[in-house]
Amino acid sequence: MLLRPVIGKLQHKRVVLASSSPRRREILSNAKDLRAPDVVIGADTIVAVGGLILEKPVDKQDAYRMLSRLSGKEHSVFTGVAIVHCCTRDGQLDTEVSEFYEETTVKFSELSEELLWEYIDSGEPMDKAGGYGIQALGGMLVEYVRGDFLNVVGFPLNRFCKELARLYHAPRAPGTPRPVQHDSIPAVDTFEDLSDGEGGGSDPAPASGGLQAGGARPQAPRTQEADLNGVTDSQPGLPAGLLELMDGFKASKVLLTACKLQVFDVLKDRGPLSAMDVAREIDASVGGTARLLDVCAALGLLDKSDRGYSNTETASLHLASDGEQSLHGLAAYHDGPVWGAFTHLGRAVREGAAWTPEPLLQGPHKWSTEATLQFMRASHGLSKLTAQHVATAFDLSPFTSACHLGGCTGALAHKLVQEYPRLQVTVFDLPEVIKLAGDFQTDAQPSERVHFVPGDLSSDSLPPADLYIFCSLLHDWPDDRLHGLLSRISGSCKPGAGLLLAELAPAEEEEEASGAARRPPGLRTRGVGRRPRSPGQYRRLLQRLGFQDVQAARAGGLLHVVLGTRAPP
Ligand SMILES: O=c1[nH]cc([C@@H]2O[C@H](COP(=O)(O)OP(=O)(O)OP(=O)(O)O)[C@@H](O)[C@H]2O)c(=O)[nH]1
Repeated sequence: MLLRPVIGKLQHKRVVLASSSPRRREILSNAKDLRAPDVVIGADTIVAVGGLILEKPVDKQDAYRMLSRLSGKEHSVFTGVAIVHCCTRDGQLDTEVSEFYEETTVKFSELSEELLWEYIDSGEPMDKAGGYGIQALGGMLVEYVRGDFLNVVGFPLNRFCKELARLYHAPRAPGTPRPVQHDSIPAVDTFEDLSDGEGGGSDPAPASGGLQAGGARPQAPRTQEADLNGVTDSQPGLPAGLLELMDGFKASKVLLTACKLQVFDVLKDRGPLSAMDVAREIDASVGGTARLLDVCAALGLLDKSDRGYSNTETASLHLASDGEQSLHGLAAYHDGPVWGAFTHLGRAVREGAAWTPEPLLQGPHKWSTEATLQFMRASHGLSKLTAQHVATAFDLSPFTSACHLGGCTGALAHKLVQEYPRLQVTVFDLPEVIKLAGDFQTDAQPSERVHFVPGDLSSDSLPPADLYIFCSLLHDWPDDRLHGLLSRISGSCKPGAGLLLAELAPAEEEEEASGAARRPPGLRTRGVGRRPRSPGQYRRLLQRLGFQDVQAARAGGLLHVVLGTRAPP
């Protein structure tokens, strides 16, 4: 009963026993049904006596030589086991290997020549390590056994189950030795969750996510855990979630650095390339490049094969610097000002300064042109990615004029006029932003219905419009500041005018939508500012400020959109 939860972890997996040993098949098939491979198990048994290693005898003379060496003495039997977890990522087979060995001591009686030859003539020694089978006639030669009997027979089942328990149950802390070693993959958590979704404990810490949503999932500390022998460990679980949070910046820095070095540009449309080719293109050392590429592959950003490295689809789409959906500008912004701000976070906390280096939070006129451009590139990439979702979350065709407050480069404004032929959109932003917005316009955009107006949201009067829009701006504003701004907007809205908020959805909403497991509260990795507000919170706020018919919709998984109509006073 106690074994079932552990061995049951293999139950729905295709397991290959990489061994011709009928004994191993028997030992394991008592525990599970072996079919074809999510997991490959290999084992090898040897006997060691007086510095000699004995494998299987090649003939009767060899068996005699072995058995006479063992006669009257103690020897060790070692079985080494490798558990190989296989998974397919982007069409490539990826493996993780866990290895261990078990030693058992066996003492033989003094064996007479006659007994020896009789035993050899039985034929039993020939396919057995050390020339004897302890589970059959060979058992008669043995005075005592110290350790696991099944280890001598060829498979240390007890230790194997403990290993499975460790792999599938124990919460693993990053930075501590991982139970599973990567085959030629650096020590970055990459493997997809091995959980089969059954109850019975958590699996090894999941991947830090590759690009697939989810990322590192901190786990709640467990308080009790029954081991294979039913012994309850009353020690508190390790704070794996905390340790993952401490470690998480390394993965971010790898992604940002690979972007900065244009790795994804080099590999776009040209992969697979060797590390040497990439190193030449980015003007970097071969060793350093190989290491970076390996970690990118481990993070799921690149694919690695015998022919070299190539971009995943996501990397080509979002991490190369060109392309409609590129987030290269956002990566550069995080690698530059945001990284810098967080490096000096302690000082910002002591001095009460803003954590994020956004122009609006810092106040106008404080940024250099290059810094403002860097911010705008980041905002532009994200806006282009979400614009279609935001523009179509609701039917906005009844409105004829809109004002995107903090509209930056006008990416959403252009999408809106493309979607709604009657709509005129004003982009309202700080003068230094508006001055540079022209750099982001392309000929392909129908810009005659998009107008740029400079101003400060917090002090200047707002351009007239029958729909006001905020997008990815307010989620980490403090309540008092948000209420102040929205009540000012409410005051300047005519009855029937709309207010549309497209803001970051709380992480758990996204998890619920994707069916992912819930994180313990207080350990959320999305955003480090204020926790994003739920649509319900925005709805109540808008209703309090005089908006009616408030509706909410999701936009592309990342944002939720709330639309309200100003009620008559
Ligand atoms: O008391 C016993 N000692 C050993 C055995 C059997 O001996 C062999 C050990 O050989 P090996 O580890 O090389 O395994 P193979 O049978 O060759 O299979 P592979 O395909 O894995 O190489 C093993 O079969 C033990 O079960 C025994 O039965 N009793």
